[in-house]
Amino acid sequence: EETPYHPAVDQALLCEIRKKSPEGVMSISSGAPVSIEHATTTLNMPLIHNHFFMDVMTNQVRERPIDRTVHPKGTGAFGYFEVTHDISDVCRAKLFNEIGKRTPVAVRISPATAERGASELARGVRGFAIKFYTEDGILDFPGLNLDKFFSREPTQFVKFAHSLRRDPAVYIHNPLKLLDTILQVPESLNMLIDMFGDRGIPKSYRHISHHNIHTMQVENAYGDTSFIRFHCLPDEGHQFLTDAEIAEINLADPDYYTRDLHDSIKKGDFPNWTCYVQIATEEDAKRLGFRLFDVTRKLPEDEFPLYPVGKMVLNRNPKNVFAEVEQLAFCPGNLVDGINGGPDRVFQARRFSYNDAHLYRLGPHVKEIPVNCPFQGRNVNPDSVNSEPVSWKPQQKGLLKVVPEDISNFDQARDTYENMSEGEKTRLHGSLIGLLTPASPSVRNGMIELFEAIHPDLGGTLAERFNSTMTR
Ligand code: HEM
Repeated sequence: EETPYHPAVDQALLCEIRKKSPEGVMSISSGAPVSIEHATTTLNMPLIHNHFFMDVMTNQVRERPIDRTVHPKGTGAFGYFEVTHDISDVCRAKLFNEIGKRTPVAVRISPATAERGASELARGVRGFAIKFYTEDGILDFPGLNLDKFFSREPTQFVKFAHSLRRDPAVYIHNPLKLLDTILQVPESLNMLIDMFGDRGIPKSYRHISHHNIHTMQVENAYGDTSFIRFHCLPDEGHQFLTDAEIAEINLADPDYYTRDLHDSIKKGDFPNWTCYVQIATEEDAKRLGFRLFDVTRKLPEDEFPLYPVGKMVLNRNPKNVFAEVEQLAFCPGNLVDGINGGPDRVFQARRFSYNDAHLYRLGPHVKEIPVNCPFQGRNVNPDSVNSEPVSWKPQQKGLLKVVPEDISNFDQARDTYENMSEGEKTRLHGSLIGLLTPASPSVRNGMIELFEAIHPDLGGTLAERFNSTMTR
């Protein structure tokens, strides 16, 4: 059955219909026709009286949407999440219950800092945001393709974001700023070692994972608390490009990943992911304390195995990128019954920051924008004249109190390095040499000391390359 056309929702179709209107009829943007004479006469009359002229000119000035402060260049697609394993004994959120249940999703994938017109192939971390349109309202998981974040302190996010942007004084990129930030936030290397390894340049957006990163506090129907980390791994496997390959593609196509995702969906080759949760108990939380919630660390899979929950399929391209992708607004604070949120500080900061960003970028009616609307939700704020309000008693407990600790992550970075193939180690050395080459000897030696602490082979290889006296 065809979905009924709704002009307010379906802006792309509306556009098509407008194009089919009788030739020669021009209109102002609110639809009313204007005569050719009125539309083209701008001479000998105050322009402010020419509604068509004012309409066209003011729209042109405002037609570019405000960029996201990070992740400004992105691509989107739509599909569904389907439950394959019921985890209602752990989490009562409806999207995870009932094998076979499908929840519609919107996905936006984006390089973290590439500007709108820049290449999306540059080495870096990718945002992978999922919006679930659940029966209980919107659930947003704005995650990453890597399984950890670079900092456990929210204000350092701003420092990182600035160090990856153009230097405001000369408006060119300054690679030394990133090194300066890494020296101040050495725990970031646990994530950055992935980024400078093969995962930094995926083969396509179909070959990357989604990691929600935060350990989320959840509840089952009886109010019992557990903790989950959510991941989706690509069924096509992780695949990568080399620096040499991207150099070649870049010249031809800086929108390579967007094109690939769009073309695969268009020809019916739908990208798909298998989704998992790692599950921890309240006892695990007591035993591990902050370690369970530290976003700069992944949860070890031998201790917390990946438990399958569902699959995600993207099977529809946007019909209108502005309406459906640019206006998408993800907020980690958009949660549903059964998922209480992440007890860590980064989560708490994000809960505030994204809403703030949406108010600035999209305005106060952000939730009424069709793509952000909880269209599956049943909450209608009933008016008391025509209906009896149904009371709902949330059973939700407060979030666990978690105190951040200063833990070194180099044990995980060391494991990552040791588990790399010889080929990947060589490629990692190459990209780190590229990173350190423009640095002063003191900054370079500071960095080499950190790499030495991660693994003597890694520090030693870099020291030899730069004839550093800091290491062997
Ligand atoms: C304190 C830490 C962080 C702050 C303050 C922060 C802030 C922001 C802001 C303001 C935006 C733009 C939102 C918009 O305009 O719609 C954004 C985008 C994004 N952030 Fe963060 N972020 C932080 C950490 C993270 C982490 C840990 C992740 C992954 C788990 C993440 C993933 C994303 C993604 C995927 C987007 C793009 C969403 C989209 O496609 O619309 N961020 N972030």
